[in-house]
Amino acid sequence: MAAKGSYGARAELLPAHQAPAWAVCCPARKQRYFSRRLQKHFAGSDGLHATSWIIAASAGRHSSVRVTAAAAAVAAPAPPAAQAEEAPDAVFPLYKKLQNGSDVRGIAVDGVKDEVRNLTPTAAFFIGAAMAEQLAARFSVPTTSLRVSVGRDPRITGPLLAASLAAGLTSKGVRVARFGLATTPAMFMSCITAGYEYDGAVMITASHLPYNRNGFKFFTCDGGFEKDDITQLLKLAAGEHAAAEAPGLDPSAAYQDDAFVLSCALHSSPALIEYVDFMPVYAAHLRTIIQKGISHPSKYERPLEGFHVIVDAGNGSGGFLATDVLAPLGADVSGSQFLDPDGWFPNHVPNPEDAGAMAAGARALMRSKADLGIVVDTDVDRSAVVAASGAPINSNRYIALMAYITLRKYPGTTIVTDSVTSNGLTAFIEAQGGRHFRYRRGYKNVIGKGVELNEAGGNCELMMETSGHGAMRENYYLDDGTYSASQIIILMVQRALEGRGKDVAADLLTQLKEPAEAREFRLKLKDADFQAQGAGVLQAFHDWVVAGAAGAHGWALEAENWEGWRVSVDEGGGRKGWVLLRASLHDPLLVLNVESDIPGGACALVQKVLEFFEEQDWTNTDTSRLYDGCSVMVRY
Ligand SMILES: O=P(O)(O)OC[C@H]1O[C@H](O)[C@H](O)[C@@H](O)[C@@H]1O
Repeated sequence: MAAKGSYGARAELLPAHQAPAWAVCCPARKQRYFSRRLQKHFAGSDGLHATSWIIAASAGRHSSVRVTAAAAAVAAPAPPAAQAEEAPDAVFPLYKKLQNGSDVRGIAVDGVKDEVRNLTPTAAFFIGAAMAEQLAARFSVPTTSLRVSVGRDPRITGPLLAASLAAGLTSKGVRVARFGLATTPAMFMSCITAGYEYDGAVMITASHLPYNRNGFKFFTCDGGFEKDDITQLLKLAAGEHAAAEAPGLDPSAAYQDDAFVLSCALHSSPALIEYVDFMPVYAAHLRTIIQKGISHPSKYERPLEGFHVIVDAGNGSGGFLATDVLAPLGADVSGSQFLDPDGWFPNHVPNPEDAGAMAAGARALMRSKADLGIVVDTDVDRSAVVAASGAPINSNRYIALMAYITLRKYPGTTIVTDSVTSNGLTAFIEAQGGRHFRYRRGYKNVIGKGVELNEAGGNCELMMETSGHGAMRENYYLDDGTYSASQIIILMVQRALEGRGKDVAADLLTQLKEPAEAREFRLKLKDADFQAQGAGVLQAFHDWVVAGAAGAHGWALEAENWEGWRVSVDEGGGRKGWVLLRASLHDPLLVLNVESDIPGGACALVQKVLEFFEEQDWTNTDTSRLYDGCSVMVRY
């Protein structure tokens, strides 16, 4: 069977009678290397289970290797017996390192200096096997009754990791639907869309991170996996790995050895894998949302006729938004850019938080004189927009626009955001009759708080982070960049129908007071126990502020602090602003955000914070960025 994955991802499953024992298509040197590896590992087994294996491992851009191994169908040998009890400890640290909060993340290909591959096909295989066990336990069903969907962004390591993960799942008898190129929100939707309803879904992505990284996001119909689920999953994966280990083989060597995963794949069943074109189903779902939202009196089917909307997909998975959602609704999408998936991300960082990405989107919009621009991240769980004027609308501005839309639909509702949102945003939300709950950084935290408020009988319809992750209660609490962008499109058309022109932000955002300056500094913590070090610095910062911030006037801890310490500053004469010092969610860093209402004020605030560091003599905290970022200190 040859099957085509969605959006051009092509893979082949060859039935045994059509295939040689294995076939290799790659440069001669690599061919010999893999043939030795394959022979070594296939030799000695009493036969080869019908299996297909596609490897798109790459040693570099121009020497990518594609291997297809299709073997004769005979009974699969039984999985190797479990090893000694203590075996998982040998590999668990390798798996544990892959945890990144509620995701799995790692370096998936060598080639970048000092970045050694740690998310290997072997790890993907056992994570797949572990996911099968975890879902089976969660739903109290045998693994053989499970169905799991697997999608990926265009990263160069995506096909290999998808094949490995699918092999791990099928080794437990799970039926796997491979979607090829997909988006993170689409993967969740595949768990709840009628006719699909997968028990679990995995998105292979590392969001906006560089080409050498990759990772997994996991979903069930209940939403994304939580941090504890990932910890448990990785423990299970280490256990599966240890149980499959050949006696005498160094487990950590096997972790890095792609041939080892090939031998493990002998226990998988490719017949359980099918290729499913789900993205068109998801695109149709988005079209319906826009059609219903606009409810155009005369052009229900094609409500975007007469509108020009450009999409900048940054060569990630989001190109379908222009071609499969907006164009069929009648929009002119000419001038859209970087719609073609390219796992090297050659044009700009696909990240709506990034000024360069927003500037690229704004340039494309101005060039084509479009009415609206949409910028999405690689896996499309985040977005931002560009107004017809060319003004980038991300971060606080995007939250403000989404808050405006939400409060029109749900008057008085609460809007949960992350901790670095501006004071102007609070004033904007309150002026629209809403309540602003400024919580912690981290989209999971933000969405989780909204869910918690609602479960306690509260009223929270929108949860949104400055990073561009935004979720609405009405949309399964799912952070979906295309859903947020769809809400903006609906607003644009509605306003145009009301005779207010096509610039969605023209008069709305004038009510959002913006700071004169906003800066972020990331300060490295050098202690081995950086968490304890960070906690110590934060406690000292708290005490310093409470004790009067070394004579500073008008520095006061904010009433509600959910992470680190946010200090409001009002030194008189309009010298207002705020300072937030907090620990990074994932990295050994402290993050300092400052905002000032007057030009030059950010530097003055940073200088004051530097005084704190100098007084405390925190030599192991790298404050050099504070000096670099503020070379001319202004005292006011
Ligand atoms: O704490 P930081 O290092 O600033 O990172 C925080 C950010 O990490 C990731 O990118 C998450 O997706 C964001 O939701 C989160 O806000």
